[in-house]
Amino acid sequence: MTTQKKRPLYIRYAGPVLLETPLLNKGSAFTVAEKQAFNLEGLLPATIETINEQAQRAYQQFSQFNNDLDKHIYLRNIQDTNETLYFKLITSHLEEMMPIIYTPTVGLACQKFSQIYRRKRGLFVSYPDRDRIDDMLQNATKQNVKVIVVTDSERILGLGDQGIGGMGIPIGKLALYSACGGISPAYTLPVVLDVGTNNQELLNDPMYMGWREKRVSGEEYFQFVDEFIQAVVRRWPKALIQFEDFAQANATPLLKKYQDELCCFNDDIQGTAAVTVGTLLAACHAQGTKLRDHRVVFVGAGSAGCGIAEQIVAHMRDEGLDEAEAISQIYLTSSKGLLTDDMSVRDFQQKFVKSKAEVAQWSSDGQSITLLDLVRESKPTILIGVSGVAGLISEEVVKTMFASCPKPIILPLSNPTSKVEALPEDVIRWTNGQAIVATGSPFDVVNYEGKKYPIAQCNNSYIFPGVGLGVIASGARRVTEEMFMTSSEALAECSPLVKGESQHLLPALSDIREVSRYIAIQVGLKAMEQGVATKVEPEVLERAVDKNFWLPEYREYRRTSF
Ligand SMILES: O=C([O-])CC(=O)C(=O)O
Ligand SMILES: [Mg+2]
Repeated sequence: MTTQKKRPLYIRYAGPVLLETPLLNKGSAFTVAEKQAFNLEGLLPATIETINEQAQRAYQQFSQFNNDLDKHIYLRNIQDTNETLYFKLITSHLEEMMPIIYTPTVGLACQKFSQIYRRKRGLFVSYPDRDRIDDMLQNATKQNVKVIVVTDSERILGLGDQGIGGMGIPIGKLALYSACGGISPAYTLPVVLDVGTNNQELLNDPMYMGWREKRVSGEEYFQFVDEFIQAVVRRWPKALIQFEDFAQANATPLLKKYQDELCCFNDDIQGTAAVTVGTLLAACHAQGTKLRDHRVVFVGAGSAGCGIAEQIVAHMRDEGLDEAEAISQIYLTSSKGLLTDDMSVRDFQQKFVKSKAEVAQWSSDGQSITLLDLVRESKPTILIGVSGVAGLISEEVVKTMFASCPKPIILPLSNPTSKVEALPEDVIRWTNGQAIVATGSPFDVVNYEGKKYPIAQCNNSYIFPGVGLGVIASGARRVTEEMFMTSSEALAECSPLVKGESQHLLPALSDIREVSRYIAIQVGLKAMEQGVATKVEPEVLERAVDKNFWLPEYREYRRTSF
């Protein structure tokens, strides 16, 4: 990423208020002239430091903590005091710090949110205050919000209902927007919709800081979400809204309701689908196969699983299959086994249901068709875990799959680490090192019989920062399914394995900014092609992407009194 020459910023804050404003604070990096101009003399030690020197001290302090939650709290504190330094630090140590600020540690931070709470960040929009949402958005202090990540916290990773603790997720996601996708933190806003919680432990916890009631549901819930959305549209009509970690029953209806009306997407449905398909495309390329050659079994049939299944169908169709053929190669299982037409299923599952009459003989107990029955009979080549249940992809399931598929692709995607359907080292061992494995949470390289197997992190963090940057740079008014399909293909093109550079299925985190930039350009071009962004020459779009790409460097400040 090239550094751009930045104009000075005109600042009206001074003295302690300036030091208390995280977006503007430079701490010990204020120059002599700035200290004089902004009434900072005497408020800081004499030595004037560079951002690199500050980051070095912060890294030393970070390294002294010996558990991940304390490291998380420490980094969040830097974020809340000096955002430029925070992003300098995490972008310099992304491999080490991403699991601390994001999955998996962020899951624990959500669970303990009220215990570890320090300072305000983002907006808490509570149900009892629903007649004052416009006022709340005015209080957000940011004038020009371009990306909002909003959750109602009902399904935080695989950890369930976390009440307002879910705020950790929008904060973490938006940190990646800035660190990986170059969206300035001045333009991002994390939001939690506090509609109560059904988590009894939180309701009983005297420390819990949210609205202490059971969740609002049904018509009142949808009405409340709509009041929030309409207030956002009034305040920032062009903002991109990312829905995050809503429960299955609400995620799809909300997406369907708003996706053609607003610039929005659901990360768990569309972002997860895009990164999974991108990973599968890279794996297919490495095997010399096409997606259409595969049979896919899903462990978990929720909105994430169905979102991935839809995207796989779309790609298989692109590769020449018709819709019915593509669907016939995809099998969804829930806790009740294979979804068949004698079961009552949700709308979004309907098209993947199999005829019970045709598969009845697959059942070993004459009743349901278990995952093991299904794997034995349908002989999948791809197995995807999106169940939120640890251990569901058992040794027997993997060995049965391996018996008829010499090069299985196995993706246990549930987050955080504690919810993974199978441990990568087990999958590698059960398949004698033949499986291609990728997980949603980060895992170390597996050593098996003297060989190293890097485990790709198939996480939507490879997708949403680039998609967001592409939307902002192109001025897209909608986020279409085709833009997500493009992001998958762009990600697969960046695979070091596809490029013949290494055995890594997905790019290294150290390259993620370049990857996001590439995805942003492709997504922006697609938006123009689809008529949801104003057409410009590709070079103009590329320049817009680079111009929008914020880098954590201090800018020169000049004083203004208004
Ligand atoms: O946050 C993550 O790591 C991925 C994700 O969206 C989820 O699991 O809900
Ligand atoms: Mg999520």
